[in-house]
Amino acid sequence: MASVKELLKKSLYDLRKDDLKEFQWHLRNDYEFPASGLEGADVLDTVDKMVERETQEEAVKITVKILRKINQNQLAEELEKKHKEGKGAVDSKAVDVDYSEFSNTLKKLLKQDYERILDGNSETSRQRYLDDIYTDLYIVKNHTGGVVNEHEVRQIESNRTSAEDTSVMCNDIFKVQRDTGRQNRKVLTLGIAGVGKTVSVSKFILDWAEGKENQEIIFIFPLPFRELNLISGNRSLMGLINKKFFGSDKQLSSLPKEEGKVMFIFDGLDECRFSLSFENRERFTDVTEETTVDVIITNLIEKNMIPSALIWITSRPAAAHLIPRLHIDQVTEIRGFNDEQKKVYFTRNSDPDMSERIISHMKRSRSLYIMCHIPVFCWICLRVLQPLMMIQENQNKSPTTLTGMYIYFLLSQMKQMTDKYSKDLPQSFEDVVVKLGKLAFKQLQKGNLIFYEKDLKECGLDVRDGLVFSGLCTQMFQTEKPVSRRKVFSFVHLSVQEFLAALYVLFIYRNKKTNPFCLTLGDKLKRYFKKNSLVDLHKIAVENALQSKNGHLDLLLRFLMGLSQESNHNDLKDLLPSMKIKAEDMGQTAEYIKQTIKNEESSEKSINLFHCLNELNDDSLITEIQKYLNSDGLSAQDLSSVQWSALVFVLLMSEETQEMFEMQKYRRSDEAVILLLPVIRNTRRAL
Ligand SMILES: Nc1ncnc2c1ncn2[C@@H]1O[C@H](COP(=O)(O)OP(=O)(O)OP(=O)(O)O)[C@@H](O)[C@H]1O
Repeated sequence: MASVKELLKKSLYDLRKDDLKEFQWHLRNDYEFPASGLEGADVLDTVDKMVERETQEEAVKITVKILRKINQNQLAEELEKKHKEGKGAVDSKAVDVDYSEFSNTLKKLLKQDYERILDGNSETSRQRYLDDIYTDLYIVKNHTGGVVNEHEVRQIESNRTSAEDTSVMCNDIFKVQRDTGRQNRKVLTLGIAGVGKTVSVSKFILDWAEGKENQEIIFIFPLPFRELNLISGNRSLMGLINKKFFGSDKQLSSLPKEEGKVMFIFDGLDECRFSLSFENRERFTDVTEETTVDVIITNLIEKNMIPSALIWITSRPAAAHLIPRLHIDQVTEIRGFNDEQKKVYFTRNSDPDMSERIISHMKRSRSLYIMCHIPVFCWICLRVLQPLMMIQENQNKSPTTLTGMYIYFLLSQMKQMTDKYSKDLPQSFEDVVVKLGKLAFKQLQKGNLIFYEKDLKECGLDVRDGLVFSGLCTQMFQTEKPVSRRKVFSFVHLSVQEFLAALYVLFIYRNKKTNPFCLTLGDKLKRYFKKNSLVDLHKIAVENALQSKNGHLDLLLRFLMGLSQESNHNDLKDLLPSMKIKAEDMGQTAEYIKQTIKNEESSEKSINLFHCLNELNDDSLITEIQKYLNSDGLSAQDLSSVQWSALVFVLLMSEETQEMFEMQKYRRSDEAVILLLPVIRNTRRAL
């Protein structure tokens, strides 16, 4: 095999005299080679100078680049090819490299990093051992893998267990699959906010690091998008790996080439703040050459770089489209806890008696029980219900609506914070909550779920307040060895962002009698001259929510209705003092919603509007349809469109229907099947 010097010599000998001169000119001007060293230099001198000053690898790269610049493309290609062949020969000799020392170092580091997690994503919550809290999740192989253009909570309500799902255990995702006999190489795991993607990835890593599972993998490199976002400038893949996992003492110089020995885990694609472009991009294969992070990630996913590697990407559904399906072998979906797993979760995190009481309380309000599919919501319920239920007389005070649950959560955070920081608080809790509400609302409108320091500042929040009030808004990224020191923030769960956003909308209305939804100049002028009533505010909020394609304002709307209820204001006196709510206003809003349901074609949107009526304590439509159901004389031909929507809502909220749905009871027509689709999707057995 020819040495690098030989290869360079051969390439430069093929240049004409003028070309050699131009080559040297580029060395001086583009790469700052001293002019004195190159004066009168022939081919051999030039090669010597280059190898003296640069590493062999660099000398080849520079030569290739200059040859291209002076239009000697063929020579450049030959040199690149021969150099790669040479490197390949060296690498293949290195197949037997002993990686065990590096692998053990990595396992030790990852065990330390992953054995404990911040339960509930919050800095005020305790660091807990992952193995103590971990409860199995229901994960299914999802063959559609399509873009889910729907609000996340709505998805969980209409997307539960169905007979055709094939479930898979988290640790088995990369093993040979029983149903296909094939091993997955590139997996995309989808799941709504707080459903347990990061926890699943952490469990996989911990079990590997502790030698329990997937031991045929030599290296697992977790590279969350949250951290990748913070890297500016160019890096090589090996540089990145060494900096993050091995430090400067001993550097890993190559990676195993055999199939499935190296794994990269990219958690949180939805948080990716750089663009990933998979089309018309040059192949990039060199793990030692520096480039931008997006080029490294796309080339790993496209298998141009380390084609034998296993790749695991996790994402909230709305960002799934960022990776073309042709690059993914298997899409899986974390559906959260099934009913059995909910029980296990509450028992593990409280005691059997408390768990029993919490579950029976939740079951009384179907919508809350459904939300418990989401582990982070279970965590919120535990924070709220456990202290309340410890005291007998409080039992009846426990919240039964979604809004009520979040109000208690907010109050429990307020109590914790004032107990902890009573003297040092730079401003009142109420002030900070309103500023957090502004941040929540502004970012929700833009569809942003993670924010930077500048976003906080724009809403008048000092970063230190963010930390103080981290029970609501948390600094998410603070690893021991940050690649960069830029801080990233998010709310503990998307629903907390939506709740605070709704609170902010009401706060603005109370203070200025305007609504913050208006954005255009015309709207602003109108709102300057016209003071809105509460009913106007509700109408605008309903309109905005209905216009959203992915339902990103649905939960905000539900909370807004709940927060507008006078009964909830006792608990919010400090935040919304002297807010007068008239019963007739609320009645008008309920009527407006009922009218809107009549004209609404989308069943998902109607279902959300029924949830809003529920928050307003208006169950007239539901009672009406229940009378029909009980009378046994349900002839579906007679149902109006509103009644159909009410029927779908009632069936969705029913525990029996979740187990089995007797469709023939209603109507055997194509139209009925379409109308009942959300119910059919939601049941284990449709007859
Ligand atoms: N399997 C589990 N067992 C016990 N608790 C869990 C589990 N999964 C999640 N949780 C709880 O829910 C919280 C949020 O989970 P996680 O961070 O994994 O969600 P995520 O799907 O990554 O959400 P996001 O999209 O918002 O990043 C955890 O901090 C933990 O309290």
